[in-house]
This record gives sequence, C-alpha cells and structure tokens, in this order.
Amino acid sequence: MKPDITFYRRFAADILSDKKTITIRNQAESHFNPGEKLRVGYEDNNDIFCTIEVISVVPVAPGDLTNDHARQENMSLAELQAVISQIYPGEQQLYVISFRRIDEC
Ligand SMILES: CC(=O)Nc1ccn([C@H]2C[C@H](O)[C@@H](CO)O2)c(=O)n1
Repeated sequence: MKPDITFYRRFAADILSDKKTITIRNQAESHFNPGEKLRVGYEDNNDIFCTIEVISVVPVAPGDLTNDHARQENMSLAELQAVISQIYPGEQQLYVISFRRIDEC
C-alpha cells in the first residue's frame, strides 16, 4: 500500500522517537485535515514505517519560521532554514503540519 506522506530517510529516527512532531510542506501537501491518520513512508522506496495523526495544518511564510518550529523539527533554526531552502527554493507559502505518532510499523 502506498504512503499518504513521505519523509527523507534521515528524519525517520526522529519521528519514531517522537522528537520530530511537525513537518513543513508546500501547497501540494497542504490538503491534510486534523484527525486524519496518515501512513508514513520513506521518500526513497515508499516503504511504510509508521502512522501519524494530523493535529493541525497552519500556513507559514518561510521568513516567519521560529525557534519553536525548529525545536519541533528537532533542529536548530539555522538547520531548519537550510533544509527548507533546499527542499522548497523560492516558495513563499508553506504549511506547518503538526502530528502525533500513533504506530510504528
Ligand atoms: C516531497 C517532499 O517535500 N518531501 C519532504 C519534505 C520535507 N521533509 C522534511 C524535512 C524537514 O524535516 C521537514 C520540513 O520540510 O520535513 C521530508 O522529509 N520530505
């Protein structure tokens, strides 16, 4: 079965240990709704590694990212800003998807 959302493999350990509780995505992945349960897979092969429940989806401009966002990503703000500009260069509107992990698969 295909995942509903994927993550780079390097972030999986932080999700599975509940250190990472948000992800920041662009418009294409802003359609999730609070309460929705998502199968989470690896970006490189789509293997599912856990299930999460969406808590909220909130718009954010890249320039408005804070230390609080970084803490929830288990990164420094500088690291988060670097990751975002690598994945979403030039995007002006992003979305913070907050989640809680339900299951390890
Ligand atoms: C397709 C795609 O966009 N995949 C992504 C996007 C983001 N992430 C991670 C990287 C950071 O930890 C946050 C913020 O974007 O989410 C990802 O793993 N895969």
